Amino acid sequence: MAKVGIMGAGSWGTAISWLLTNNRHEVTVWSIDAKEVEMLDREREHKSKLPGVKLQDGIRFTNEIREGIEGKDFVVLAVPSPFTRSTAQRMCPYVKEGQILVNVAKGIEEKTLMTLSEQIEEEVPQADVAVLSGPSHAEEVGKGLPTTCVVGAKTRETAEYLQKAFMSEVFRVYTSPDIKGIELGGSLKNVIALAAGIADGLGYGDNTKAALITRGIAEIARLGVKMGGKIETFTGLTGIGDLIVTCASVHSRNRKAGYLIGQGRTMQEAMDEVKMVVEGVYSAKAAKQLAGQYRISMPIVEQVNQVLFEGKSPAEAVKELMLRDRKEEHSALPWGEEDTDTK
Ligand SMILES: NC(=O)C1=CN([C@@H]2O[C@H](COP(=O)(O)OP(=O)(O)OC[C@H]3O[C@@H](n4cnc5c(N)ncnc54)[C@H](O)[C@@H]3O)[C@@H](O)[C@H]2O)C=CC1
Ligand SMILES: O=C(CO)COP(=O)(O)O
Repeated sequence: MAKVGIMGAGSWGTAISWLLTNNRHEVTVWSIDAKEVEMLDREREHKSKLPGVKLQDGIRFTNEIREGIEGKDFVVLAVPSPFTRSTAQRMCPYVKEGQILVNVAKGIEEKTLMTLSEQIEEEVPQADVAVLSGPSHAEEVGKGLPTTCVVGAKTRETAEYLQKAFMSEVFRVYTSPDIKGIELGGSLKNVIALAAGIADGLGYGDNTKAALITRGIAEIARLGVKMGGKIETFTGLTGIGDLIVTCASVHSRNRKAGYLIGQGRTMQEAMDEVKMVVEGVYSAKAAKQLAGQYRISMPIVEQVNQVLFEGKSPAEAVKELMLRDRKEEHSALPWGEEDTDTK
């Protein structure tokens, strides 16, 4: 049994508190919002963000960040990405040398283009920073429906420690040293999920969705590998696995926001209607900048940016994707023409 702190009491922080308490850990949840803390303590359920998930009596809720960190074997960061850096800054004075911080949020900082673990390391240099990612909608995790995720860490020891802490009969955990690949897959898939939602909102079909997922992972992997991620990570749970669920699931906030945009809402109207964080909106700009910096072609990311920030109509964006330059599927595959010539 471990003592665990969880930073953030939104949909994902709440589901993880339920999951880790089921694994017999002692859980303390911190929220910046005193009203949220008071409500969770009283109701033992987050009715607006994770309805139907009854939180165990043993979970402690606090508005004092120190209480979520001091004496904890590890601390989970589950705040939306725009608040990762500020939360890490608040945490820093209480984090001990080598204390494990595991980030479960998915995003890229717009201003610096840093991944979330890089931000945390910059703000809390004494910490041992790890990540957990994969296909894991809070609504299903909180019901105990089986899924599989990956822990990325700098050492095998930390990765296996966290694997054991999170793993249960409904939550299988793999380990990986590829933190960069895990984080890039987790944040970039949200941009593609916005596109998948837009396609749904326009009334397009399953073929369209499959095409977006397949060409989407090609874009993600092209950039991710150039940035130092491993190709195997992008074909694994935190790459294609998370991309599939986010593009297809009724629970996805990114897909839902995209759907509303495809139906004619503005980006702001869609975000207001979803109510929870729509990370792809923040990652879209960062992804476009990274594509430019690394000279990578990311046509879906480009069109999502134009729809979100330049007022382009979603239907026009799809048309442009369909009619861009004709290409080979994999330009590295040889035709074998030399062979046929010799026969
Ligand atoms: N919801 C899900 O199914 C999953 C979410 N994630 C990721 O986890 C992260 C959090 O997502 P959700 O919990 O769904 O978002 P959410 O929108 O439900 O989170 C809102 C919560 O963030 C906290 N918060 C609000 N303002 C804050 C501030 N200024 N500083 C610090 N904390 C603040 C509060 O506790 C609030 O309830 C995102 O990066 C998301 O991509 C990852 C896997 C699954
Ligand atoms: O990352 C997620 C599931 O693995 C959650 O995705 P959404 O933020 O789109 O709901």
